[in-house]
Amino acid sequence: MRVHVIGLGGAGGRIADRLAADSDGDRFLQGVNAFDTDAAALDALRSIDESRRHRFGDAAGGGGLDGDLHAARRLGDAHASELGRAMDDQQPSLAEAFVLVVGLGGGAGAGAAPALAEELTRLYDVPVYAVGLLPTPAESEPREPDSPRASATDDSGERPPERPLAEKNAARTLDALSDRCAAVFPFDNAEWLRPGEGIADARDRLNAVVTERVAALFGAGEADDAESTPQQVLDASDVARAVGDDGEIAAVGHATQAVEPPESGSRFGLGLFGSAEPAAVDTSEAVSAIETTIRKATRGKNTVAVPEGRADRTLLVVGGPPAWLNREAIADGRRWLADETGSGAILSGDAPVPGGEEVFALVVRSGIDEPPRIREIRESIA
Ligand SMILES: Nc1nc2c(ncn2[C@@H]2O[C@H](COP(=O)(O)OP(=O)(O)OP(=O)(O)O)[C@@H](O)[C@H]2O)c(=O)[nH]1
Repeated sequence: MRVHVIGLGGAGGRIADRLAADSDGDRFLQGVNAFDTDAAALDALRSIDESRRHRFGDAAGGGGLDGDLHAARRLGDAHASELGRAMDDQQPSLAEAFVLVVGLGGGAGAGAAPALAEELTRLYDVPVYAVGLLPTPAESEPREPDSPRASATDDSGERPPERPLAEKNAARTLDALSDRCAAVFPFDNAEWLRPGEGIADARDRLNAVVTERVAALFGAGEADDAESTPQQVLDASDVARAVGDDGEIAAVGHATQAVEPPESGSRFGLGLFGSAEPAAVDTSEAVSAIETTIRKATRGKNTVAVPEGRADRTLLVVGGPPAWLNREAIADGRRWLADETGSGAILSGDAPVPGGEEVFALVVRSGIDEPPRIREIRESIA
């Protein structure tokens, strides 16, 4: 599907920038913008064209809002239509969905996201999805002045902001986005940190995970040539059916397994160099690669924990070199997934990647029980 991605605030901007940097991005990015009150954060982006970065809210004086969600909401409300207009040169009316990426614990991004979601919903008839980065529990803890986290610096040499209100901001922003977006995809930063690490130390790694999953989900049905046209095309309406339109939370699992590229010839010697015929692949190897990646995507670490693995609706995408996409193995995987999740509805598609060197599986679950970290965050304002 073709999506317009909008990164809001520092974290959102960095992730949108990473998506724009990915050469594969052109396939599914109808548009990409970064919006922030903080001029320095926008300047630090590398891949989003300067004309697509927009600083809003002069009242913030060109800086961040230090987690002041109240002020940020006011700015968001005042500037939502300005932000909508800043997207116009990328033909947003052609997008099949909008994806807002935002750190839920901050000020600028979290404040603007609900107003922008509302504005886009008013203007266009396609879903607005939110990818929301959850604050870590450590962010909201008071810090000792000489603690290592308090003295750590980020890439710009600045101390990461203390965010005593991070959980409360996140709770309020989650509620606001659930009311205004078709679905919310939380990313639980804490789950992906190594012991002793803070977000500032790990953000490149975290952002690579978010970017890979966003690209795998929204890029799945898009092919740039006939050879990569999926047999079972996943389109925007399949994603919409899988994640619903009530602002529910969805979790994204993803796994890859390296495989022999067909160009180098299969073990049966059928993958002749330069031949237009797809290379043959050992069936049992293909079946095993597909089964393993589906299991890992389901039972491995998801963007947010899925209690008991259960979901009302599940979406499965299996991708890789066409010769590796064994139909029967995908059908078996689908049946296994129905059992594993108890989902009444399993939607699936494939994503051929000619010349690719890995098989991947993407599993999106929606209609899940409340993940423990989301409950903790919601309870911070209860
Ligand atoms: N995954 C990830 N999370 C981040 C990153 N940077 C910050 N976060 C998280 O996102 C939250 C918001 O941080 P920012 O995006 O910097 O905040 P902002 O929207 O610019 O808001 P203000 O700085 O308060 O104006 C933080 O509390 C962290 O939980 C990042 O690069 N990657």
